[in-house]
Amino acid sequence: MDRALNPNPYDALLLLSFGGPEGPDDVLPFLENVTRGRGIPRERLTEVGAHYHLFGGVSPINEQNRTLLAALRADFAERGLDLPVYWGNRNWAPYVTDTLREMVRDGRRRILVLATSAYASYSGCRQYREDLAGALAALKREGLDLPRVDKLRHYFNHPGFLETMTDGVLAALDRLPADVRDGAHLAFCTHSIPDAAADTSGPPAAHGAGGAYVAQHLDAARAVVAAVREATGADRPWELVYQSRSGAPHIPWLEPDIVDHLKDLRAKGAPAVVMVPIGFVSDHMEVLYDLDTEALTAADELGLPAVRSATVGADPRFVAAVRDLVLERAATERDESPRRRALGALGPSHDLCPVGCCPGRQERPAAAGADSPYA
Ligand SMILES: CC1=C(CCC(=O)O)c2cc3nc(cc4[nH]c(cc5[nH]c(cc1n2)c(C)c5CCC(=O)O)c(CCC(=O)O)c4C)C(CCC(=O)O)=C3C
Ligand SMILES: [Fe+2]
Repeated sequence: MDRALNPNPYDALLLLSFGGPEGPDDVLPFLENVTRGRGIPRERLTEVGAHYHLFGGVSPINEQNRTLLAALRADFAERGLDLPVYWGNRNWAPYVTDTLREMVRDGRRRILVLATSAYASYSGCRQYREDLAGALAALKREGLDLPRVDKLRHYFNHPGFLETMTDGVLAALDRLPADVRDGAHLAFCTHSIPDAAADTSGPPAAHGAGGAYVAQHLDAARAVVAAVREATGADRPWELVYQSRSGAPHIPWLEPDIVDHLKDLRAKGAPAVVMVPIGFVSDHMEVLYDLDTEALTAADELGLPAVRSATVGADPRFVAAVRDLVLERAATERDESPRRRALGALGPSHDLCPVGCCPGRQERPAAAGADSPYA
């Protein structure tokens, strides 16, 4: 086998995602899964349920993951990378425990995990590691022989992720009227999280206020801004803004909110804006509702020309980035020193989350990190 396409010691890749409802009857049970024990006010649940019902009770996230799964399998097959790919979710079928059971029954012993979040945070990293630990605990109770599970490093700064985002921004700029294009602002959008969760995101004390979550988003945004400047010759103002806030109003979450930012841009006389969903990897409900419905409507009412650029989805360059990350990690596990590709100033992220990385409100077992109770 071509040495460059050697997946050893891994024998499977697991695509691990959020999951979403696939019909009106799924919406409430899905939201109950998401919010169990998380102190989300009831009104917020009704409000978010309505977002899903606006789209027939179907979140696009599962279909997008099926597409990504198919694209990864096709890419691996075409390149001669012999690594089966599976898919499991936190909040909806196929649940990660069921997928992991199937993997063990198929004889998989060394599993590498790709989570559909590119950044450090409790929700985007440790919570997925807790999902894996929960699944392993369940399989152990069933008497199964546990596989070893590792998680890929954060990929927000992988060139295949950032170059795809950049091309999306350039395409979005082309959709703006020519007379406002050069002056268009860039609003990099990501999920708001509680300030306290941001401050403690990533390795303990490795970053200042905002933690790794904000630092990584700023690094990614700066890389895209630089590439867009390079391509268009125009220096344009930009900002990192937040969306999809939930939780009690008295608890501080990352700001400014995208809609407030749009009002601010209008007041400042900005000619146009491109909303860049840098925090997300596919056009799921947080993008379709919070940006394409709520924020674009707000921009329209303000008379501010606005477009939303693409997420990476199953773009071939993102799929190739995943392949690169898999081969990189496999080589690292074989004690080789592979090239670790990254743009921006932060450099490639750690392979193994250290103890205390992205803590949750309660301490729970988490797999695939230095504090994993599993091998
Ligand atoms: C950082 C982050 C990401 C990005 C990283 C990643 O992608 O993982 C993300 C993604 C997503 N969030 C999603 C949906 C929801 N998130 C909620 C609630 C929350 N998200 C949070 C954070 C994040 N969330 C937080 C701190 C909460 C508060 C409750 C808690 O502390 O857990 C709620 C409850 C209702 C509400 O309050 O909005 C829903 C329904 C969907 C699925 C969309 C679809 O169905 O297409 C996706 C991809
Ligand atoms: Fe969320």
